[in-house]
Amino acid sequence: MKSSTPVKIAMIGGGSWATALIKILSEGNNSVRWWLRSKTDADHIRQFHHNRSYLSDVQINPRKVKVCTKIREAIRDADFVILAVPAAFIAEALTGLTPTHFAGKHVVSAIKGMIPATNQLVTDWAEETYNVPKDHLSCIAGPCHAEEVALEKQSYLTIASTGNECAQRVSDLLTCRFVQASPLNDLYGVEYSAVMKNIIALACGITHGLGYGDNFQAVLVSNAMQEIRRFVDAVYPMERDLSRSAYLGDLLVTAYSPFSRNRTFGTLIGRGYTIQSAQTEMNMIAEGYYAVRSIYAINSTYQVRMPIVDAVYRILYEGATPTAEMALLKGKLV
Ligand SMILES: NC(=O)c1ccc[n+]([C@@H]2O[C@H](COP(=O)([O-])OP(=O)(O)OC[C@H]3O[C@@H](n4cnc5c(N)ncnc54)[C@H](O)[C@@H]3O)[C@@H](O)[C@H]2O)c1
Ligand SMILES: O=P(O)(O)OC[C@H](O)CO
Repeated sequence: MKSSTPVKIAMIGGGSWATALIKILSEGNNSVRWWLRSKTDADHIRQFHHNRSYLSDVQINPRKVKVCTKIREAIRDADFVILAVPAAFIAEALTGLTPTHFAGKHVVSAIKGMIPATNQLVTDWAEETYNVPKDHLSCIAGPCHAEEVALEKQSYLTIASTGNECAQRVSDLLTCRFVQASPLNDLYGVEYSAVMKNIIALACGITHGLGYGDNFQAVLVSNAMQEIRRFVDAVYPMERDLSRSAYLGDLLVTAYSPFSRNRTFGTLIGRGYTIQSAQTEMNMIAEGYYAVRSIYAINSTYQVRMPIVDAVYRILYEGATPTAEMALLKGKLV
């Protein structure tokens, strides 16, 4: 029998994914404290019950969701703290918090990126920085764009943790009329795969921007899956089925969807935008831009063959031209 006491949740982040997760959580018996960095956005939500900056059509239920801009207040009573700020900014968002503030809480990463300063997965960073025990850590994965959640289109999530209990509890929180969430016991494989797919989406966008067609992209995505397999198996070996939606499904949605932030960013780069102008053009963050540097650095230890990641890295960080890099990559795909 389900408890009638609402589950207390803190949502950290004011972007598209945080807004979509708020919508999902509002379907259930949950009481959410929603932390946003922007005071103006927070005030607007209090007054008008929608986020003016992201997914503005989503109605926010004030009986279930209380908005705040003080991080301690947001997490104080929460049993579950959901992190939904791009990885590059999460440390700044949690400034002032210590392990004591996280004692006894579950930390759920909704982030598909790496901590740039340390090249860590977000859950590794949360464990090290805030002493969150492994059995209280999980991540939200799967092919799921915030924009489709806003439209209540049927979606699937995978909740990964190192054991089953934690993932099952978070899956229960996120399953609703239009979302089916399922647990999986491959926290690190799922997290790395989610990070990698963003880099691949950048490559898809770059080639699209350069005028390559669907035939090429299908080969790029197939090769990318092999690249992800080689990397994830090297960094965190365990038996896993990469055809599951948490891995392959997420790669496909990000590689092909017009909603994809990473693909859009890549397309702009392929069309000749500078990095800065591409970032300015989008009001959203492409995690793959930051992540490729971390994955490239981690791979200096593992030396896995990753021609697509290498090409994206050289374009974004070494000044290689998209045309020349993709011409070289062409010869490395099968
Ligand atoms: N959008 C999706 O469909 C989706 C789905 C699954 C996972 N995710 C993941 O969710 C995380 C959040 O992404 P999103 O899509 O909500 O972001 P977004 O691109 O919609 O919004 C950008 C977010 O970054 C914040 N931000 C921008 N510049 C900042 C700065 N200088 N300092 C602090 N914060 C800053 C903004 O406040 C906003 O919250 C990412 O890791 C992303 O990979 C997104
Ligand atoms: O496709 P992107 O680049 O917007 O990333 C969003 C999510 O990771 C999709 O599951």
